[in-house]
Amino acid sequence: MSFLEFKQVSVAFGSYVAVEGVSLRLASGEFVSLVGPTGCGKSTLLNVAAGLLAPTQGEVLLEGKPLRGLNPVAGYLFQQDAILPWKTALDNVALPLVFRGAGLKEARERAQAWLEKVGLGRFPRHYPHQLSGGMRKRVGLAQVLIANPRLLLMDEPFSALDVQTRQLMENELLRLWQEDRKTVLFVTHDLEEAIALSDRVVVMSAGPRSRVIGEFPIPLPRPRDVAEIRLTPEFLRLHREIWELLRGEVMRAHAGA
Ligand SMILES: Nc1ncnc2c1ncn2[C@@H]1O[C@H](COP(=O)(O)OP(=O)(O)OP(=O)(O)O)[C@@H](O)[C@H]1O
Repeated sequence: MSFLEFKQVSVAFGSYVAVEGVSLRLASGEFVSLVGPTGCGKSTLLNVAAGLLAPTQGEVLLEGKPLRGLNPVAGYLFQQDAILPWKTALDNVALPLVFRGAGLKEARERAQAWLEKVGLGRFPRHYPHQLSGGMRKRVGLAQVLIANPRLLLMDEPFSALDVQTRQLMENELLRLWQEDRKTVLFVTHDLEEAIALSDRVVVMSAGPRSRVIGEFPIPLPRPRDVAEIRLTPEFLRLHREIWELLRGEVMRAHAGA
């Protein structure tokens, strides 16, 4: 049984059909990336998986059972920071535990441990505006992971970062993921990022009526260093193969824009 399954999912906004008949299965512990041209419905599918948006047709199954309402096992990391500017790094990370009724002292102790895990152990009392973009991303990651979600939904989480910081964060994510292998659905525009991180890359067609047009297993060895793996012949071969399919869709999206 799949951990998460999209079964013939279609989503329409009024008369605009964004995605149509998308079927996709994620095994438990699998890291899957969704790539596709702008506007093809990647975020829409993440919202459906999170239970924030109900499909117009089809359904999402979580461990074989239809998902109704919010997905109880999902953690969501967006492109924009979701951390609160008026709370310290420590209290931002502690927040999900406090919401669940943990005592402040225990929540802060566990938040401090998570700050250390993401390399921010020395910055508990810093406010978001006193942190760099990469550091804020780490706070956001710790805030999502502290709740121990079994499914991680990530929507271009690193796209606002500079290239070096981005690669550091990608490696950081892989390191944390290797610890307990949560199931990950990762949305990105960037095919290189998708290949470097994933077990499988799923390609969507240009919208409207976007669908899955290709699935590529990524048999690159782990643990990976995202900067180094990009230089290997196997990576370049996969990139060429997937880009051949994606390129046409990107062109179609531009032509339609
Ligand atoms: N709430 C909404 N109401 C109307 N149209 C919407 C809504 N949300 C998304 N859309 C449309 O559905 C399509 C898919 O949007 P979505 O954000 O899922 O695409 P995406 O692949 O994530 O895009 P990008 O890569 O640019 O972030 C787009 O044409 C978008 O304009």
